[in-house]
Amino acid sequence: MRSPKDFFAPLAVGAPEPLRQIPVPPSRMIHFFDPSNEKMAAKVPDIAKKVDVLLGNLEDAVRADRKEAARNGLVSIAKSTDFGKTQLWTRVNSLDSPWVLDDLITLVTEIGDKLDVIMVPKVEGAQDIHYVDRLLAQLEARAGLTKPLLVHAILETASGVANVEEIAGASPRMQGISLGPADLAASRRMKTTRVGGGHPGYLVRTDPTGEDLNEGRTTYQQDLWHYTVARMVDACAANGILPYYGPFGDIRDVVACEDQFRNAFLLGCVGAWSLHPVQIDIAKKVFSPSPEDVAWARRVIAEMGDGTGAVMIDGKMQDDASVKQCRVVAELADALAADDPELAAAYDAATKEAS
Ligand SMILES: CC(=O)SCCNC(=O)CCNC(=O)[C@H](O)C(C)(C)COP(=O)(O)OP(=O)(O)OC[C@H]1O[C@@H](n2cnc3c(N)ncnc32)[C@H](O)[C@@H]1OP(=O)(O)O
Ligand SMILES: O=CC(=O)O
Ligand SMILES: [Mg+2]
Repeated sequence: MRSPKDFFAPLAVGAPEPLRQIPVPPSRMIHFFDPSNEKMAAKVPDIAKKVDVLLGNLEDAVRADRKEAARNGLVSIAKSTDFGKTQLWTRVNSLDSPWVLDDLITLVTEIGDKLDVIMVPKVEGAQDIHYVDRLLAQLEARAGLTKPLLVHAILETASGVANVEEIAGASPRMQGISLGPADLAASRRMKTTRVGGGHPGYLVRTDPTGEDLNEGRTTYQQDLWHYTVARMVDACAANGILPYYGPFGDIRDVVACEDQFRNAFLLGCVGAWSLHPVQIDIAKKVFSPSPEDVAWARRVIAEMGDGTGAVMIDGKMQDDASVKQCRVVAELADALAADDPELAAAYDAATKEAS
């Protein structure tokens, strides 16, 4: 753990100054693609126009014999594509793998000026972030970068969850954390065989109504990820960084995907991963506040004046705590609407109708 006095000092001579505030451009969907897959790579320039974050994935889902092709493919895509306002991220291989050192050296040296965030998988504790932090500083200094690369950790090991607060605060580079439900399930020895989402066997049942224990007892499926998402959100909020839901592997089940994303949104996450083009619009819809919620939030803010005291609106009491929640929604809406005229019009129309 660095002393508080040294926390914002560069970790290598010539490395850029760490940021004091994490930038928060929209990141409703982190769209994964495999840079070694020619079909996917060909779609990147078009997809870049539709997503907030494009992520060149080098880790799981890329075959071992395609790791170098994926790394080189990402370098060439980054050099030849104008991403506009879309952020470019990468997910490097895990820190114990034979590929990660070359991933970091190659990417920072070749395209460090194009990359915004490096996602680090299977983070176990602050020590993993400290290792990446120093190495990035050395590579940034050597490459002459002027903007520091940010780091995003995947929460997908039991140790990672146990240490999530120290991970979130391990470095000024920490941009955010994503839940990785697939590896986390394996690490915890959970008995699921899926990539995220619920499980029909994880449920509660109402009490028996008579002698027959099977008669008239409704069951409710429970959320396997509630505890971890909530811990992650608290760790991120307490450290000024951003929480995300990760992958939803049942690509066909767009309905449950939307539910899972919305649970995360309501609990405080700012985005989720899209693994397939069909998940991009789901994330965009879910992680943009609804026009009705924005209209309500704006109304509460307007009626609360200086924000003190209490007022009744439509039979509901509002005070400092509810106006603060409304500001979260309204500020997010304004930030998203600034770059999206369609969303801006929908928010303004709903606001007009509600007032
Ligand atoms: C647990 C974890 O670590 S999750 C993160 C790691 N996993 C990933 O990154 C997975 C990324 N996604 C994928 O690999 C693919 O979407 C798969 C394997 C899930 C499905 O791929 P396909 O079977 O090809 O899906 P499908 O046939 O519906 O694809 C339709 C088109 O979209 C393209 N496509 C699919 N996924 C993507 C993507 N993520 N980005 C861009 N294009 C894509 C396909 O290449 C295909 O192109 P074509 O019409 O020119 O043939
Ligand atoms: O990497 C993601 C996961 O769920 O595992
Ligand atoms: Mg994983």
